[in-house]
Amino acid sequence: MNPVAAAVGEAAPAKVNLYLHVLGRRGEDGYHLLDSLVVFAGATDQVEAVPAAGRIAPSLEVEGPEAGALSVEDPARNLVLRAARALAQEARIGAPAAAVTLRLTKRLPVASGIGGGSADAAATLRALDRLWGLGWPRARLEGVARRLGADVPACIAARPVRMGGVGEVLAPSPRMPARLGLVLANPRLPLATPAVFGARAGGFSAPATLPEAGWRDAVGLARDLATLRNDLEPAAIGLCPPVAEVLAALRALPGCLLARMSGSGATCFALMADAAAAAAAAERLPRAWWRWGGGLYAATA
Ligand SMILES: C[C@](O)(CO)[C@H](O)COP(=O)(O)OP(=O)(O)OC[C@H]1O[C@@H](n2ccc(N)nc2=O)[C@H](O)[C@@H]1O
Ligand SMILES: Nc1ncnc2c1ncn2[C@@H]1O[C@H](COP(=O)(O)OP(=O)(O)OP(=O)(O)O)[C@@H](O)[C@H]1O
Repeated sequence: MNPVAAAVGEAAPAKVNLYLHVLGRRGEDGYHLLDSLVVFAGATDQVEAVPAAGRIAPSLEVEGPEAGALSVEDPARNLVLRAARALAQEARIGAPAAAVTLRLTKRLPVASGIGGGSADAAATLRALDRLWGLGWPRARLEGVARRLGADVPACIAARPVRMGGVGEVLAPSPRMPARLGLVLANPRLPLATPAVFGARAGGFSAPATLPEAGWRDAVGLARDLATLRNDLEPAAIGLCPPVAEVLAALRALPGCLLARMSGSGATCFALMADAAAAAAAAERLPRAWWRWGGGLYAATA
């Protein structure tokens, strides 16, 4: 595969955990063993990689409505730069090719349970794989992704996936309904993932049993999901009580089939019959919240 001379852009869609069961803990580091069905929403960040002559290392520019939340942090810790450095090292890319400007348009709320940082890291790996002409198979990119965070491997394909292990074991998802709407809502309060895992009380869950053939419509999917849980929801509500208000508001939306928290929160989602119903419903939520309505992300490759 030949390197691309011009800029390369990749969308970084929000991850939604339709259910999240905590099965146990891994001995070596205490990470939690999970079973989760993950889908990606049409709500996205965007990463653009542009060759930057005259420099020697990747650099980062952040813009967009949610950029402010990242401005307080050291840019070197940003998952976009960490992903670029990890791939350059693994692929033995040095100057001048490694000198790229990475432009991140941040639209997804930070530390909100929809894996924005993980999606940005995965989008960066995909963009640089193309820009540098690597043409790596997905499994090889997932190997680099694993070192960046538990959610990053699932974000490489950005397609519905069943997540196991501590996040790195990926199995095909049963078929999703052709029409499905998602409303996402966040009370604009960040929740740190380690704090939520730390506050979790109670025992462990069993893995879910899912229909192999998948679901024909959103109603059938919601019916099956209603028998499952997000095991982190009680701990997140304890740390951030407004999560319960967000869930109540989603459940009160006309057409809501199921409402639940995603990941470690505080973002919650509602399932709707289709994208148009979800987009209309999101408008009814409080303006002070971050809110979005639409369908699943459609990966192109
Ligand atoms: C809860 C989920 O959002 C479900 O999709 C993810 O598993 C979290 O993924 P993530 O944010 O990429 O997580 P990481 O950045 O790897 O880990 C943050 C922290 O969360 C805790 N953590 C994370 C994943 C996992 N399977 N078990 C854990 O206990 C650990 O304390 C870890 O230090
Ligand atoms: N590009 C980035 N976007 C968001 N957060 C980033 C980024 N780079 C580094 N971070 C750090 O990662 C932390 C988690 O961010 P993120 O938005 O991915 O959380 P999350 O949505 O709770 O993730 P998850 O659902 O995977 O637990 C932030 O608090 C921030 O310190």
